[in-house]
Amino acid sequence: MARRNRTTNTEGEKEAVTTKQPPTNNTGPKAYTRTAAGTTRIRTCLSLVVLLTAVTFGIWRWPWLGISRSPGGIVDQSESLYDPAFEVADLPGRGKGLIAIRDIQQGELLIKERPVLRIPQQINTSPTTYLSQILSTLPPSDTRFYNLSFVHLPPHLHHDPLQVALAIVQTNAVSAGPDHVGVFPTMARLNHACAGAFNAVYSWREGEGVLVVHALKGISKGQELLTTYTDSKRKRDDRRNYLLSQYAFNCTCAVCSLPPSESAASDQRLETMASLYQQFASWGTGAIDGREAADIARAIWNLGDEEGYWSERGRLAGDVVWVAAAHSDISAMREWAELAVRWYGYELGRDSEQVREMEEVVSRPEKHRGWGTRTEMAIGDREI
Ligand SMILES: C[S@@+](CC[C@H](N)C(=O)[O-])C[C@H]1O[C@@H](n2cnc3c(N)ncnc32)[C@H](O)[C@@H]1O
Repeated sequence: MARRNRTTNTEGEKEAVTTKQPPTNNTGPKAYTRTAAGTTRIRTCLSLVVLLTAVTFGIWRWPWLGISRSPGGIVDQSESLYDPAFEVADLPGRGKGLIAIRDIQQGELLIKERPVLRIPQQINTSPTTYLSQILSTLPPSDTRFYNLSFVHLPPHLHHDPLQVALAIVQTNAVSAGPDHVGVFPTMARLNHACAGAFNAVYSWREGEGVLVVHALKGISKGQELLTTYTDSKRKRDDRRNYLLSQYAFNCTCAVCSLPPSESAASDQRLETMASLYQQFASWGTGAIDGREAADIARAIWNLGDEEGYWSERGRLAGDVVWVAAAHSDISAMREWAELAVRWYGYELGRDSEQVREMEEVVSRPEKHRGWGTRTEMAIGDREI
């Protein structure tokens, strides 16, 4: 979930900032925020046609705007966390990580926490000055931030608390809304795996000011909870080079460890998925019609089954709902909206805004904002 960017503050100082990059359908971007997780990709495209506002939270910068600090990281005890699902453990060769201490069901809420600090993407002072101000407000007894791991800091700077703090942010910060990144002390212990090998997805909920992590797949007791730090619909070598340069580790996840012929087949599937996503989005410019778009979505879905790559399915189904709505195909709308409810439920939570939105589509399809904006057309049965 990461991407390194050079950011320049108003004093002209340059700082390299790395932040994690969760799964996205886009080719470059990141930030699987609650809002980004919905229909961001296709809406960006559709905006040309149906005047939607494009919402792309994917670009990972750390521009600086001003000081903002959220209440310290609190793991919400009000939900499933009464029955803790994992523990933090020391894992050989990978620092700490989260290990399931019981079987976990697909879609279960694993973590709900506030940031220990939340940083605007843009500030008007130097990053270290900024961090020094914000960290001075942390109670001395709150060691959660300083306990986090960091990489890429030369040993001679390890005694410098501000350089350490900057490295901690770079190693652990994730998207916390369109204009912010945040450090979440429990979620930050999640290690990475690629494509079909990660089993947990995080998303930011702006309205609640919390980050939630859900189980994308069922996880057995003793297994490690793993998320993805990048868009892993890329070739193995590209993913591994990226992870090494940004996070200083060689990925040996189940997908990266496949024997050569299986690895080549996996690369092929992932690249095809990425390319199909682009073709799918071209419906927004009228390059393909609704039926073709739905066919492509089905092809993506089937490749995801073959690869075990299940992330982003709520968004994909939600995008097809949009296509079906534009072509006034109520039956397809309902079918895809039901699918979106299910997969948004796993990835973002049954109580997410996206699930509510899709439930609304199921009950009142003609109220959809995209309704009837294209030629009437049956886009085909869901067949998934
Ligand atoms: C956000 S931290 C994850 C938690 C970290 N392991 C810890 O001890 O706090 C990111 C760092 O964890 C390590 N890491 C994450 N995923 C890994 C993996 N699959 N294999 C080895 N190390 C990994 C790398 O050092 C990476 O820079």
